[in-house]
Amino acid sequence: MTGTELAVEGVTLTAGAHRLVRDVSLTARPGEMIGLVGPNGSGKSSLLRAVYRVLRPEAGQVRVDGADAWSMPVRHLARTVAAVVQEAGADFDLTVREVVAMGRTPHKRLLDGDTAEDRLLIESALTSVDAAELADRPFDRLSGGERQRVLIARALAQRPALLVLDEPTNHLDIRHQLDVLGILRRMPATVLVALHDLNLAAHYCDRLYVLCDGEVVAAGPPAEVLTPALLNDVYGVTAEVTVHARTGAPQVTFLPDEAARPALA
Ligand SMILES: Nc1ncnc2c1ncn2[C@@H]1O[C@H](COP(=O)(O)OP(=O)(O)OP(=O)(O)O)[C@@H](O)[C@H]1O
Repeated sequence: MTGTELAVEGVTLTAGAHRLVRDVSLTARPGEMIGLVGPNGSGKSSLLRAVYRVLRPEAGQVRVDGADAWSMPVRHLARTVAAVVQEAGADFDLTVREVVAMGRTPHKRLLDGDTAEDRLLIESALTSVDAAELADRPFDRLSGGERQRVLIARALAQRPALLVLDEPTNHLDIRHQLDVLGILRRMPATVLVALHDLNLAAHYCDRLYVLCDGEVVAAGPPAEVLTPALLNDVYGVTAEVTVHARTGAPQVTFLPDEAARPALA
């Protein structure tokens, strides 16, 4: 499987009288890694929730390989799309291995046990996020970063064609951030990921969509999108953008506000 095509078409999302996202369109071709960036409250999580079918669009459509994600059978969607989200609670009374095994559920019938292939996928997912040694530990006693890695392993074990992640590097130390983004990059799946770290987004994503106040204000390859002018408009910060000598990716350096800079001697 090389991933599925995702098309978000003119999606508007509301919660009561509050408009979360307005007329957003986004595409991801099979195998692409798409980054969703933007300030706090700009609508990233809301948009992801519409894609993994938690928040029904007020207008517009979410299409997965051409089919309306909101009309397809739940089981079909669960086999196709995996999500790693912020609100995943820690109240599982399960071991780490059992949590990761939940990723296999959409591929089985009720009461089916784990097959040899399931076990292989579970162990390999645990190993890939450096969590093999945690396998027998209770999930609810893990640290924030360990828990995050296990939830990513659960999504990997699911073998989705489309993987949707909300800030997957939250709580992770830099080694594990790079490992996880590297795994996502190499996965034979389409990946839609909300990230706050613009330099990581620039290094790992094929294209970025920038959300601001619930609307897409820029989209394209990182080098086209991450300009000082855009960063100033959207985040209200002063930044320099250079091309990294080794990776060729844009590299953003944020400058402290004038008042906060140490006085020059
Ligand atoms: N159920 C809700 N009812 C009312 N407002 C909501 C609801 N859910 C989200 N919002 C508001 O909608 C806006 C978008 O929220 P969302 O969580 O999608 O932003 P985000 O870009 O993911 O933010 P962050 O970077 O802080 O995670 C915010 O202003 C938020 O307060």
